[in-house]
Amino acid sequence: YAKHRRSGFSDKGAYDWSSEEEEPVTQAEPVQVLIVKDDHSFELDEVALSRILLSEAVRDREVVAVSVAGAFRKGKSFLMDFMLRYMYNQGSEDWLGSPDDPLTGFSWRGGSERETTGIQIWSEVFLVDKPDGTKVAVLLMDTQGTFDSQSTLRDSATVFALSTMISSMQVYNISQNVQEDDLQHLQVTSMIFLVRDWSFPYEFPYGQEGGMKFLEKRLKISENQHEELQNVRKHIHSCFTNISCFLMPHPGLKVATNPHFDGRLKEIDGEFITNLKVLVPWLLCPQNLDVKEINGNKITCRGLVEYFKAYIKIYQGEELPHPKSMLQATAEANNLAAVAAAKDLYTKKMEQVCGGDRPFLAPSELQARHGDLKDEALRLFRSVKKMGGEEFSRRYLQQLEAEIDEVFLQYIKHNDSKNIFHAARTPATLFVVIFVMYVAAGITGFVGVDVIASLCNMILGLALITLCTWAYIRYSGEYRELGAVIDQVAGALWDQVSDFNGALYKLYSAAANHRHLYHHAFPVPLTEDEEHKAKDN
Ligand SMILES: Nc1nc2c(ncn2[C@@H]2O[C@H](COP(=O)(O)OP(=O)(O)OP(=O)(O)O)[C@@H](O)[C@H]2O)c(=O)[nH]1
Ligand SMILES: [Mg+2]
Repeated sequence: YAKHRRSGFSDKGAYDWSSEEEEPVTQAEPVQVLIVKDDHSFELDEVALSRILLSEAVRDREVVAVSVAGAFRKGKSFLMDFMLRYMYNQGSEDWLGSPDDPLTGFSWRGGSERETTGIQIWSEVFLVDKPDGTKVAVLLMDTQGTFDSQSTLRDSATVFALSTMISSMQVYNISQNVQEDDLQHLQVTSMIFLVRDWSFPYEFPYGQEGGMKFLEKRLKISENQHEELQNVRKHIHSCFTNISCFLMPHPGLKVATNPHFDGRLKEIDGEFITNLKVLVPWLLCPQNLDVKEINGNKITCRGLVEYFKAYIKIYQGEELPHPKSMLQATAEANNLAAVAAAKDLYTKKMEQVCGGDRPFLAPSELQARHGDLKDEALRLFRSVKKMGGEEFSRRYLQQLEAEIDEVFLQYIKHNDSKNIFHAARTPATLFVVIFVMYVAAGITGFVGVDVIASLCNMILGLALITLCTWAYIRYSGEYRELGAVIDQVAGALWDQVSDFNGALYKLYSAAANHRHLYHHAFPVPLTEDEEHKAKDN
């Protein structure tokens, strides 16, 4: 994957021309979504993020976001690639693959210089059936190592905090032991401490059970501990819904020191592979995949995009974020995600009513369906649990209404364009003009008022020429501005004639206005008022 085609296109279409003897190019690749720039500012690649998380197949699925974070150069990307292998071979006994396959996926390498920067996500989101029958989307995230020589402490903390908040499972990759600074670093989901190169299996055995016992000991609060150390421990317990620990053996000297090692299994210590076979399924097996929850709401891929955007915004400031702004960002993302979901519901259903090649719908019917669906969308928005309170979310409710109305205008135009009489309006008007002038010229000529008769004939001629010109423009597609002018004039003429319609409309708007005034004069409790407003629109 990544190794040989870092600069490749990700679109399949772009590859169609590639010659057949080339090995088939795997489409999936790591995608940089968070970029740490030289001036230590952060940038979110929203386009890339949206391309992955808003694709049709996954955007409405609840998301399990798995992230690996921790100090730099400690085999995070390496482990991630084994997780990829597991995801690609779901349910297979020998998901680890053959002993001679180089390890590919997220780019990893030996040496002392850092490799991964910012946050990268795997372009393929995996759909997994959980035992309870739900289908969830699994997103794998690789992150920049902390404490490398090129980034500031703030960079490291930001990447770590961001990935922790975005993920539903954070694998905290630590080397050899859990030290005090590992715990303090967490003052900022489920958290899994993954201890690499564990060298005391005689104290606590490799794996999850040993890890748990070890961690318990580490997180125990004892009387004679300094207050600060005690606080860190209390804080950790309150931050994460569940915490576990896994002790991983050293992968062997070839892995750690051979510059030509390319990740093939046969060069990795057996003990490491045995534990890998326990660790990866333990992390990723369907029953252990926990959907990302914020404020008790399960988050979909679409929601996750909003959280990404909201969280990154607060980290773009100079200071490290204050917990309050963190909360605010969560509330904002909460609301924005609800707006996006409600708007999507509306467009989807409207699409079925009058989108694409659906036949023309009577404007009044369209208006009625719009009203119903808008109500439904607003109801959905209200029903989603949101943080920030009623007042806060009213702003987003208004935004939703405005967005829906905007979409509705598009649908009206689209629907109108499907009315053949709409297209026939100009020629019909011109025909009527020609006919009326013809009759008028005949009558006035007969009576003997020649001046008027020739005037009528002249208008008739003009209308005829206009009609021919219009037909030519429509047929050839040239001189479209002139065509638009003709359409406008004919339309104005048509509107003059169809005064009946106009009178109806005036009556309707007067009634609507009256209702509006009525509600002003006799205010009803807020929620009902909102309902009415929605209906009025
Ligand atoms: N000692 C040790 N080395 C490992 C282990 N797993 C992988 N490595 C080696 O560690 C080196 C770094 O691997 P990467 O996966 O690129 O490390 P990383 O943590 O992603 O590094 P950055 O992206 O720079 O933060 C490689 O040479 C791996 O072969 C392990 O469990 N123990
Ligand atoms: Mg890496």
